[in-house]
Amino acid sequence: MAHNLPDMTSPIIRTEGLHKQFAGKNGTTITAVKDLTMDVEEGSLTAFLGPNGAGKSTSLRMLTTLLAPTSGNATVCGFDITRDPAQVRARIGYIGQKNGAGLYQRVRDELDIQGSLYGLTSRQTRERVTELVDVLGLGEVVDQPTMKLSGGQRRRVDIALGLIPGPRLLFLDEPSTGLDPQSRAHLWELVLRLRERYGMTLLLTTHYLDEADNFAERVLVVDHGEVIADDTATGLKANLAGDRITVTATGSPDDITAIASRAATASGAPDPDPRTAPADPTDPAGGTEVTVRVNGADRILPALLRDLEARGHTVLRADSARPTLDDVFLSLTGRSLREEAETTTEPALTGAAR
Ligand SMILES: Nc1ncnc2c1ncn2[C@@H]1O[C@H](COP(=O)(O)OP(=O)(O)OP(=O)(O)O)[C@@H](O)[C@H]1O
Repeated sequence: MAHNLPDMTSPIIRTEGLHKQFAGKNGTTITAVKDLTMDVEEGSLTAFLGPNGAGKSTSLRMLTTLLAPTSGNATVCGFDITRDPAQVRARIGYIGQKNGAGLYQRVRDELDIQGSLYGLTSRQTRERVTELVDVLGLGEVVDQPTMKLSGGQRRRVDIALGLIPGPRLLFLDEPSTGLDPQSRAHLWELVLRLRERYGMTLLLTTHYLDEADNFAERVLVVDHGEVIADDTATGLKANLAGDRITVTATGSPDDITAIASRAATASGAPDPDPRTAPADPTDPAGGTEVTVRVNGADRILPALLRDLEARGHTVLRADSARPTLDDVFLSLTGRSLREEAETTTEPALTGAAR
């Protein structure tokens, strides 16, 4: 069968209006991914960040040819995902959310089977398995059945399976979900080491804010099937959130809010969004707590305190914080990603990765 030639001029991933709908209950339609248009450059580490159900996995499943788009186009490694899925698959690795490894097989057998599935010779497979077992620290478990492994060890086997074909591009769907914090940290160390060693492009999904913040060079914030922001984590925080100042003072709550709001607006904050609440009712000092977003809290906070005192308010407490990606999500959607993640946390798997 004749294949189209790869488009060598396009970036490693290019999507144009990629769209996916599912049939929901009672004749409804679920739009899982809405008009995804993006380019991903070779060698980059990009994260889709969003709550459960935002459309992250569906995006990955379309790009890995596991799911056909309802409309739109995409090329991956220069090949069209709909016209040339086999060519795409030959060049990518995909590590899904569920363990790919069979429970009764020995780890080594799983890896060998993956090698033959991808058309590697037995010698190539042997060499690749030896290398990956070493890099991923699987030496102690390679001859054990997968069912005996801890959560962290299984995740490393999943990664080995994804890497057997030696992909240029690796897709990871929530690589660390369900792992304890120590295993997550180890897994990330490993992912970054693998990236350096094999020079891979990585596209991953996560709902962990710290992962996107610490490791991704580019963060696409996704909500309800749509990319609602696309920048570096630093850029997102600087442009969409701003620093946060919290001040508790006595006197008229309206007046305190107005003063804080004026200070924030004067600082050029994109969205001062003042929130006022009575201070802790058990605190005998009482007062009103107001939180605002500002540009440059170190400059604005002293001025704000002076303004409040000048208007007769006694400042009881004052605090400022640098923005987080949760602040970005909050300012984009009015919801906290951290709270959503906490209410939908999967049961933790036990066992630490090395
Ligand atoms: N096969 C399917 N049939 C019907 N609806 C689906 C199917 N797969 C996904 N969906 C729906 O599409 C939406 C997006 O789901 P998706 O799994 O892509 O989200 P996600 O951001 O990856 O979330 P999670 O972190 O939970 O995997 C959700 O509303 C989900 O219920």
